[in-house]
Amino acid sequence: MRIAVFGAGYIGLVTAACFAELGHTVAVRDIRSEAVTALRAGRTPIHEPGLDTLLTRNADRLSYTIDADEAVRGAEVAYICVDTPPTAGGDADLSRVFAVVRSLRDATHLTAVVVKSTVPVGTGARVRTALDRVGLRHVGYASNPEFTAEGTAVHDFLHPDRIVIGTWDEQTAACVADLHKDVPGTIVTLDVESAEMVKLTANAFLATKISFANEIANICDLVGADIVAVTRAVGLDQRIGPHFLKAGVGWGGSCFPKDTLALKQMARNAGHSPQLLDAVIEVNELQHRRPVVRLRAALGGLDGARVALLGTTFKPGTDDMRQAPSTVLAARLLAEGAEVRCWDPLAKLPDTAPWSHVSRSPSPAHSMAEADAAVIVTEWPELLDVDWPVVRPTMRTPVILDGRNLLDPATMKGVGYHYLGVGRSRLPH
Ligand SMILES: NC(=O)C1=CN([C@@H]2O[C@H](COP(=O)(O)OP(=O)(O)OC[C@H]3O[C@@H](n4cnc5c(N)ncnc54)[C@H](O)[C@@H]3O)[C@@H](O)[C@H]2O)C=CC1
Ligand SMILES: O=C(O)[C@H]1O[C@H](OP(=O)(O)OP(=O)(O)OC[C@H]2O[C@@H](n3ccc(=O)[nH]c3=O)[C@H](O)[C@@H]2O)[C@H](O)[C@@H](O)[C@@H]1O
Repeated sequence: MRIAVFGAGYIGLVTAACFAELGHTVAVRDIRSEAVTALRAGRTPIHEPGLDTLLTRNADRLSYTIDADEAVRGAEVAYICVDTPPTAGGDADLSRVFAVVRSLRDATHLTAVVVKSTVPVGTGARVRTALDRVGLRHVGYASNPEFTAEGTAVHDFLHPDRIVIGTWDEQTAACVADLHKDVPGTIVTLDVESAEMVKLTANAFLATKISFANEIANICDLVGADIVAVTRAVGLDQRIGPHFLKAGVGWGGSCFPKDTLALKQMARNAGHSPQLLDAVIEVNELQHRRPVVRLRAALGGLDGARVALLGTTFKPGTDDMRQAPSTVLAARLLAEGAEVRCWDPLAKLPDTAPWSHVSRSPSPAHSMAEADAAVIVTEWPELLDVDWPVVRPTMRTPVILDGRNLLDPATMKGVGYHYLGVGRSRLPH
């Protein structure tokens, strides 16, 4: 099939590359000419494992343009993969989605328009009206939300747990299902509104699991239990499962913060106060700040202290800094008068505050030299290879706050560190 993908970001590019891998012909449209130029020159503007390989292998089935008409020429399906960031009020900003719909007005040959961007319930109905208004009444509409995670997005797309297709007519459902016919995973067809709700619910539930684990970790610290042992045992209950129970410095990224907020505001706009969701968000915001409180106590104050942040991206395996907990940490440490350095193997660090006041080191060891404390913010595997006994004497004070419970506490203590984990007060520190 011929597909036009709108948006060459993390989701648009993965969608385009994977559909091309499945044998479809894909034209990608973005409004950022630098992204289109890079892609045409064979450069991938984002880091996503496996994406380069797919884009290169299927280059003859992929094209890139800034021209919407060119993208939809001959296409049967248009996929909308543009960003939906929060507005000033915290609702999802749908202006880019509707800009794409308006740009389709001459694409009368389309069979279906599919929204993959994460949107509030009711968006499909509004897009339907907008399509009717621009003369595309005969074109089908589907919601096909995406569940891939950054760092594993290519694998997740090609091996999904489920493919959710929300439509109001069987023909469009069959068309979207056909695009995925070589992808394993259960196809779930349902109404558009429910499909939109599935996406928001899945992200909110995953965020809830993490906030719950973080709340229990904070209690573990107070009463003398070890969260790693606790969640390992609790997660063996098949009704609970082991996933998304890792305590740490809280969740970040381009989606959980934005989508939990969008769900919260959507509920409020409908007159409901989502108390559990409010608590999930609140626990997370506090979790970003807790390391600073603990470092202040460990060092007897932060004014003039040198702190190294090890890892800055919101998770390993990505260059993405959107809503990374490290940004809150850096800002808070600077506000307390600390000097902040950081190390990260891939991060695209913004050139704005707080990062404009943080120096970047070429290696973890370099960032820890003469430091008073180091915080493991992102569990990059490279941190397991650090020669910790060699680093210790280079630090002014050997305090390690392991914000991801990555290292073995007993080993770290054994080589002379003042080691602080998250929810591991039972262990020596
Ligand atoms: N990043 C992720 O892992 C996931 C993202 N999503 C959802 O997918 C959507 C996109 O997310 P990302 O790819 O991360 O965003 P992104 O910001 O990386 O990419 C969006 C792209 O759309 C482009 N764009 C904006 N207006 C456009 C227009 N009128 N025509 C064509 N292109 C246009 C932007 O220039 C940008 O390159 C969001 O709604 C997000 O919630 C869903 C699941 C996973
Ligand atoms: O809607 C989206 O964009 C995507 O959001 C998340 O994917 P992503 O944000 O890429 O990354 P995750 O692996 O879910 O991690 C999110 C955050 O939670 C944190 N996390 C994750 C798991 C855990 O046990 N503990 C924990 O603190 C991570 O460090 C990270 O900051 C979801 O996992 C995807 O299913 C979804 O498609």
